[in-house]
Amino acid sequence: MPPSLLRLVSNRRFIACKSAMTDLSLIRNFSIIAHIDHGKSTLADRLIQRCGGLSDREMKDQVLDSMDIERERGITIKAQTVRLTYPAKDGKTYTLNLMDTPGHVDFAYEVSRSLAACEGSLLVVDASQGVEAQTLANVYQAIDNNHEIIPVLNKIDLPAAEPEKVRKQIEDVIGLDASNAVLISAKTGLGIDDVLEALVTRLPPPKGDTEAPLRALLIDSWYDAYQGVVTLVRVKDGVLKAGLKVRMMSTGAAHVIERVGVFTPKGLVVPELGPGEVGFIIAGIKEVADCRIGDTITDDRRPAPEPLPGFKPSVPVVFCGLFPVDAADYPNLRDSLAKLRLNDASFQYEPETSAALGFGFRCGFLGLLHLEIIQERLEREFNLDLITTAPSVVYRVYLTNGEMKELHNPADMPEVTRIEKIEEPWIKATILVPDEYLGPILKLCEDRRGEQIDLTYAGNRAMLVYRLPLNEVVFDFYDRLKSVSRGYASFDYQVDAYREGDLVKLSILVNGEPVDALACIVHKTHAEQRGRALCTRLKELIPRQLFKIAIQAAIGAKVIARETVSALRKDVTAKCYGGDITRKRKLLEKQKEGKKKMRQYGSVEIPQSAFLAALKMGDD
Ligand SMILES: Nc1nc2c(ncn2[C@@H]2O[C@H](COP(=O)(O)OP(=O)(O)OP(=O)(O)O)[C@@H](O)[C@H]2O)c(=O)[nH]1
Repeated sequence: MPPSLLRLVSNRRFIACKSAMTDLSLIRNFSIIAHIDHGKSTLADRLIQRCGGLSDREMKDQVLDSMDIERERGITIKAQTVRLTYPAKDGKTYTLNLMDTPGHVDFAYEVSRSLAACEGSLLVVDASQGVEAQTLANVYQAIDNNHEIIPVLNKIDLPAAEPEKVRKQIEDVIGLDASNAVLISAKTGLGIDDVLEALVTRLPPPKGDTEAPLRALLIDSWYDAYQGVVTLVRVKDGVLKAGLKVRMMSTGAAHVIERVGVFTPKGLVVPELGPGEVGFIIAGIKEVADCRIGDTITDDRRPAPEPLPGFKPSVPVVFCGLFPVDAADYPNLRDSLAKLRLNDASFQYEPETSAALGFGFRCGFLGLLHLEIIQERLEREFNLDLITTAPSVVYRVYLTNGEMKELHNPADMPEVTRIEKIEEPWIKATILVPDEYLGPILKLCEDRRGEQIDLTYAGNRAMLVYRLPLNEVVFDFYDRLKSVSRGYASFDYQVDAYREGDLVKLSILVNGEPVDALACIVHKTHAEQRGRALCTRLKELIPRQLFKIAIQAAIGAKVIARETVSALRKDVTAKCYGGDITRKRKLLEKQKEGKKKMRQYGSVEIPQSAFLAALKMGDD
């Protein structure tokens, strides 16, 4: 489960290495930035293979993507690092530290922390696809970090590859000189040596002072079942070695280092880590929460006067409730969340109680994909059956008494009479799409209350910049975007600003009882449509019972939609003839089992599947 590369080695103990610190001029720290699927992981694997990091037997497909889900979905979630040794054409042997970065918009934060630990980046662009929205987002972050950027055109083995066109596109759209871009095929290995040569000749070596007080940037930390907390650091000044007592500058907590090492990608214990080097430390730290990403680690006895500049903290933008289907699983869910958080500090949770769903947790995520991944890991790795409530954004509710409340859960919305105004987060979205799909995309953005800011063309590709309410994006925007563009549109966003909106809480009532788990906040103009759709859907999903069931959608006290489920008695024993009491009992037992999966609303029982289906529904 931990995303560490330690998992990849069958022998879980670290291998010891006696080599001393590397000369600064022979170090290059770099990351690979790319849009999803442009071949970043394939290139990383090739580099590892070329530099002899793993034997063929150990070389699994895409070593850097070590989590199962990553493998299946083919996306990179956690930023990871590998030290490579490269004998260059100039006769010197270089140490190359590769920081892998995720390409997806939800993980922009992880990209930023990898970039802060490097001096340069390889910008990988698929030569058959061209520049995409996330290429832009990532490259701008690299530029912000003063990176030297080497454009790499990948997949030139494909007949559809148009390297010259993409080279020009990089220059036109990004404004980056691509005349000396490296042409490669990460799949066949073509051009890999050119990439390595470009790294050593074009990237600057790191700067640092061995004699200065220790300053190491904490890049990542995770819990490893065998090693405990493993902390990934980039040393800026001074030297890290076993036995040294170090201090976390933000908290003042001190720990004695037990071991230092590097990933090759195997865990390799080394005597020390000097300036410019990236590696791990193990220091008897009990909890990952004690290791704040972006913190500076210093020598406890000779502390540095100033910490290094940290990272911008990641802020969860999407919230939802997670509830166990079986209430008895609650302690298990609580422990599992705590374990997941050990390895993912960007994910937040707190206990929540719902009249509908019982005890659970309100969880905050960096985005929808992050939510899906956490949910899937809980179900898969921890064997939990979960109900996820509709994702919601963080609203700012201004009350008539002058107070401002951040609302993470629609169920907590104050009385309408106490509300002065509600503000919602808006995003600035960049969409890149071939121009033939522009029409439906413009319509989609307009339907979602979008405001167009810009529309430009580079060749036959349109770059569209829109302001959109995040609330309209969290439901099914990605899916819709992909379907109306047949998968050709790429999308990236950043949270822009809070703006006042005509927002209302839509409640769903079943026989007069509000179902808190189905409450949502919607724009007034969409409320009726959504309310009606929810009622119709619930009518199909709630099984008929002994009495009539009224399903209503309401805003405050005003009912805006209604459906009725007519009465019926479901006699499960009807097909038993004669007096076969054991069979009758069995059937009744079975019915009871089924009922466990139901939730009681006043006198109405609603099956779990109805919640799930209703919650999955988009707003149109
Ligand atoms: N034909 C061809 N296919 C390639 C090449 N490089 C990568 N691919 C394929 O492109 C797909 C995506 O490659 P990945 O390396 O997983 O892409 P990535 O950028 O790491 O994607 P994420 O991890 O999702 O960010 C895979 O199916 C690769 O086999 C190449 O040079 N030529």
